[in-house]
Amino acid sequence: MALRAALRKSCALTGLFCQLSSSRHGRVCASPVLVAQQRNSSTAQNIKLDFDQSTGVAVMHMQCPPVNALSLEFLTEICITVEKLEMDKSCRGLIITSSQPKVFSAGLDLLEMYETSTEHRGEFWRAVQEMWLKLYSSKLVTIAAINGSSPAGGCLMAMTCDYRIMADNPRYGIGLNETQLGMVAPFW
Ligand SMILES: CCCCC/C=C\C/C=C\C=C\CC(=O)SCCNC(=O)CCNC(=O)[C@H](O)C(C)(C)COP(=O)(O)OP(=O)(O)OC[C@H]1O[C@@H](n2cnc3c(N)ncnc32)[C@H](O)[C@@H]1OP(=O)(O)O
Repeated sequence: MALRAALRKSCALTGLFCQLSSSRHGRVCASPVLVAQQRNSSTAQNIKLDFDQSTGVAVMHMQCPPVNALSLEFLTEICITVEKLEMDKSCRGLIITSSQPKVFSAGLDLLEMYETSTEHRGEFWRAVQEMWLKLYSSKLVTIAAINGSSPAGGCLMAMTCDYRIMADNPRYGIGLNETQLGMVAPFW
C-alpha cells in the first residue's frame, strides 16, 4: 500500500503505469542489434521492446522460452537493451515483464554452470554482475512487473529495479533459493 501511494505521487511513474496497461499501443523500438554485434552476441531475439516516445516509457517483454532463464546470451541482450534505452534521451522509464506464462524469470540458466569451462563460467558470472549493476545503477525509473514465479536470479533482477509489482497469485513464488541448489554466488 505504501508503495502504491508513493508511486501515485510520482509524476514520472504515472506514465509507466499507464504504459503497463496499454503497452500494446506502444511503438516497437529499434532492436539492439548493433551493439549486440559489437559484443559478439546474437540479435535480441529474446526481448520484445515496446517504446512509446510520447510517454518516454519502454516495456521490455522477456520472451526467452520456456522460463526466461538468464543465459549469457540473454543477460547480454538485457544489458544492451538497457544501455540503448539509456542513450535515448526521450526514454524516462523502463518496465520489465515476462511474455512467458506463469514465470517472470527462473533465474540463472543452470545449464550455463553445468559442464562448462572455467572461462565460460567466468564470462557468465561477469554478465550476471553486469546485468544487476546496470539495472541497479540505471538513471531510468525501473519497475519489475512480476507476472509469474521469480526465484533466485529472477528475484535478484526484480530487486535491482526501483519498484516491484507482483501478480497476486499464490502459485507464484519469489525469493533467493540458490543455496538450496548448493550454490553460493561468487564475490565480485
Ligand atoms: C555475482 C553475484 C550477484 C549477486 C549475488 C546476490 C545474490 C544471489 C542472487 C542470485 C543468484 C542466483 C542463482 C540462480 O539463479 S540459480 C537458478 C535457480 N533457479 C531455480 O532454482 C528455478 C528452478 N525452476 C523452477 O523452479 C521452475 O522451473 C519454475 C517455477 C521457474 C517454472 O516451473 P514450471 O512448472 O512452469 O516449469 P518447469 O517444467 O519446471 O520448467 C520448464 C523447463 O524450464 C527448465 N528450467 C527451469 N528453470 C531453469 C533454469 N534456472 N535454468 C535452465 N533451465 C530451467 C526446466 O528444466 C524445464 O526444461 P525441460 O524439462 O522442459 O527441458
